Amino acid sequence: MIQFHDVSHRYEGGHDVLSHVSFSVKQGEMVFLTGASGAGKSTILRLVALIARATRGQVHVHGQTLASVKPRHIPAYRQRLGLVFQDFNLLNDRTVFDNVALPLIIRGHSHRDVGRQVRAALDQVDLLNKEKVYPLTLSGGEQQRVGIARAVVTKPDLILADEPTGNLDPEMAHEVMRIFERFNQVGVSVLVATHAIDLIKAMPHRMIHLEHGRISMKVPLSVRHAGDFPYA
Ligand SMILES: Nc1ncnc2c1ncn2[C@@H]1O[C@H](COP(=O)(O)OP(=O)(O)OP(=O)(O)O)[C@@H](O)[C@H]1O
Repeated sequence: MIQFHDVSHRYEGGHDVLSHVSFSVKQGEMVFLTGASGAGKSTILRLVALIARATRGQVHVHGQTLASVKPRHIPAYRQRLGLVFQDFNLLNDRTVFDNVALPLIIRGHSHRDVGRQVRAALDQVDLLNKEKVYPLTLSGGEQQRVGIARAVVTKPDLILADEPTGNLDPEMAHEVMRIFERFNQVGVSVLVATHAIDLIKAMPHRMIHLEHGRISMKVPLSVRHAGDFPYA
């Protein structure tokens, strides 16, 4: 699903913020990207989403070499991705329904199709009863679930989430991670950048740990299951 081969990245005028990074995420896998602030987690997600392009090395997603995706084809490329952000990025003057509908409306779906798919997405995040309300009347966890519904309404096969629980209390954060797991259980690949070690340490998913733009450790599932967790 995702392959990084010896990838380095440098923002204009800066130093390397990723250095010789290689890893892969298999189709149907859920993987956590961990590391301190500034370690390069968001940069990896930006490279996958083609918000930025790797300075060196190769990134492949869905078997496609991203360096060869032309700018005019980026919107089509992103159709298979669902993006979830720390600060939800909701339009607060639009209802929950309208927020979730937006990606479908942009893609020109019919009115009937929009209604059906938005309700299906809201159902998947347990917010079917909130379609008429405005985001600011919801709890943080509910707002993030609206953000997830918006990300999955187009049925992506890969979800990229950047610190999705960063603004949530532990209970809501747990609920949000559970929702990602639910999508993963039906075959969606999920890559989550997170600081929330306490939250994820009991979860049975692979973890890739970054330090100063380099992978310092890939924690295999066997270790996670054994409870021998190096960052606890
Ligand atoms: N647009 C940009 N221009 C220049 N430097 C940037 C840009 N975006 C990020 N950086 C730098 O790249 C490095 C890695 O940032 P990145 O956001 O990928 O880290 P992160 O691990 O996601 O951090 P956080 O957990 O704080 O979000 C940091 O030193 C950051 O200052």
